[in-house]
This record gives sequence, structure tokens and C-alpha cells, in this order.
Amino acid sequence: MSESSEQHPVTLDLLKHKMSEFAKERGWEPFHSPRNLLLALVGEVGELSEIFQWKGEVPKGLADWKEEEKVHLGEELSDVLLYLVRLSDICGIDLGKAALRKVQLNAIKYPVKVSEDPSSSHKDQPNNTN
Ligand SMILES: Nc1ccn([C@H]2C[C@H](O)[C@@H](COP(=O)(O)OP(=O)(O)OP(=O)(O)O)O2)c(=O)n1
Repeated sequence: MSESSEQHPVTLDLLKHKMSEFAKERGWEPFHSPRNLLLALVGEVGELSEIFQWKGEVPKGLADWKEEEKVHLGEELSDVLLYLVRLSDICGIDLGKAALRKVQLNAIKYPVKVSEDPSSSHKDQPNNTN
């Protein structure tokens, strides 16, 4: 791909159009149904999970990971994002708008003074050791 993020800021809208073009060019639109996309998304979440599987907790920033492991992680995160963007589009959901609204709802549900200690909102959550 010749396009770089310096030339075009990466927005959800750009990714939505890229995924739409990708499916159209290959005649894959009939396969990009809500259910198929959801299953593909879950599959990619599985592939993402495999990267962390059996490693125990890993340090923030992944300082001790090899470059190729980080590249692989970026690929799997991207697959999850791309299928999520495509699923939202196919379902007629404006993902950016919905996510901003959800951030606002979260702030109302968890006012700052209550959410200072994240474990207080989830009684089962163990203390974060990071
Ligand atoms: N019907 C399809 C198949 C693929 N893709 C796109 C979206 C994902 O970003 C990526 C997924 O491709 P693969 O199914 O080949 O998955 P991986 O890239 O993870 O390969 P592998 O499963 O071999 O690791 O390609 C798509 O939009 N529609």
C-alpha cells in the first residue's frame, strides 16, 4: 500500500472506505454479512489472544518483546479493528459517533470521585499490580 499515515490521518471513516473498496474489488460483498463479520472478528480476537497466551502478565510498552512480535501484534490488532469497522458499517452504525456517546455514558456511570479506585466498581476484580 503506497498511502502513509503522514499523508492521510487514519480515521474510522478512512478505514471504513478502505474495507468497502477491498470487499467490492474482490466480489466479497455477499460474504461480508453481519454474522460472517462477527465470526471473523471473534476469530481475530482469538488470534490476538494467542499472542499473549501463556506469557503471564507482560510489561506495559512491551519493552522486552522482539520487533517481529510487535509487528505481529500490530497485525492482529488491525484485523480486529478492521472487522469491527466493517461490521459497524454493514450494520449501519456510525462507530465513531456511537463510541463517543459511550464514553459520555461511561463518565456518567462512573463519576470521577467514585472511579478513583477502579477495583471499587468491580468487586471481583483483583488489585492491579502493574
Ligand atoms: N473475507 C475476508 C477475508 C479477509 N479480509 C481481510 C480483513 C482482515 O484484516 C484480514 C484477515 O485475513 P485472514 O483471514 O487471511 O487472516 P490473517 O491475516 O489473520 O491470516 P492468518 O489467519 O493466516 O494468520 O483480511 C476481509 O476483509 N474479508
